[in-house]
Amino acid sequence: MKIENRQRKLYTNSVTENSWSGYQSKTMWSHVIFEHPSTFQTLAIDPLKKKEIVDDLITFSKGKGYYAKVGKAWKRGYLLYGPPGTGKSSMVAAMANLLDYDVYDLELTSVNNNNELKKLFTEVSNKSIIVIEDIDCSLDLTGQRKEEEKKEDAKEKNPIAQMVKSEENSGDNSKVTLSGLLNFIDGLWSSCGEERLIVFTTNHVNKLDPALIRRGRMDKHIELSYCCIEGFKVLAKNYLDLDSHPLFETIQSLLQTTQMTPADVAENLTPKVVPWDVETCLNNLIEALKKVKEEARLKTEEESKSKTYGS
Ligand SMILES: Nc1ncnc2c1ncn2[C@@H]1O[C@H](COP(=O)(O)OP(=O)(O)OP(=O)(O)O)[C@@H](O)[C@H]1O
Repeated sequence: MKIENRQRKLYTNSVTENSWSGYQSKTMWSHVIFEHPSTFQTLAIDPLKKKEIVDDLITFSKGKGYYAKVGKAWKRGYLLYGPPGTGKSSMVAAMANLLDYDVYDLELTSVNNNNELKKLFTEVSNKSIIVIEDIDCSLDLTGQRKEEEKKEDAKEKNPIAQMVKSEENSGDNSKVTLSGLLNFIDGLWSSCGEERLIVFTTNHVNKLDPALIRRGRMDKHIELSYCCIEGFKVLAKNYLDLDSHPLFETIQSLLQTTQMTPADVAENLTPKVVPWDVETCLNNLIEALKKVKEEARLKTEEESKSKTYGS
């Protein structure tokens, strides 16, 4: 795919204080030049999954006519989930590099209320990716929904008391709410601008409110997981410029029985002394994998012991 050589930008939402005028003026987004080196080539994930994602992104970016024909806003939501260090942030950078889009890193905890969120969304340019990282930590989204459900229940049981309570709380518009976020994704965001991706990342997909990640909002759910042999081969090429080695077989059998993230595999492969040689780096990884495997075995043993004594 042809990429124009323009300078892309990484935007973050921050509040700047204009102390000169004595007033606080708020700049919604500030930016730096986006220069993350991650690409789909350097991403250590299953090659079939990689191809599927790249095809999906390219189809999206060429889909102007298609989206117009089916009457859908030209936008797409991605949910990236998996343990820390499996490449969620790296994948967002790879997406931006593939499509030549700007990145808007939306820090929800810095957004004071739904109005501010609305302004932020309307200031986003076309050909961009809005990212909300660690969405489960950004806001107590599920908690808010449960809270609302509890209120509904209470309202049914004691409508008068609840009316008084909601009057008391009516001035509280100081938070971004789940419904606020959903409204912007479905409503306002859809109706203005085009060619935009929204990406949520999370380490805890089960904690998310199903309403937030249903298809149509988050169209494509992508699980990033522990390092597989194919992922390891990508890292060996990136870090050691190595296509094959007799030690790959040992590493393959250890990876099949051990959970190690690509971040940890990469760290263990990284040369630690100069001059370095590939054997030492691969052996460092093998030792680390054996250690993790042994720790996991001991943990399982402990757990089964405590179950036996507990019962
Ligand atoms: N799948 C991967 N392919 C290539 N490198 C990876 C991969 N996963 C992790 N890494 C390496 O580990 C570092 C951390 O990865 P990254 O921040 O993308 O993980 P993450 O899943 O977003 O983690 P967190 O949930 O903690 O934010 C990256 O800078 C990269 O060097």
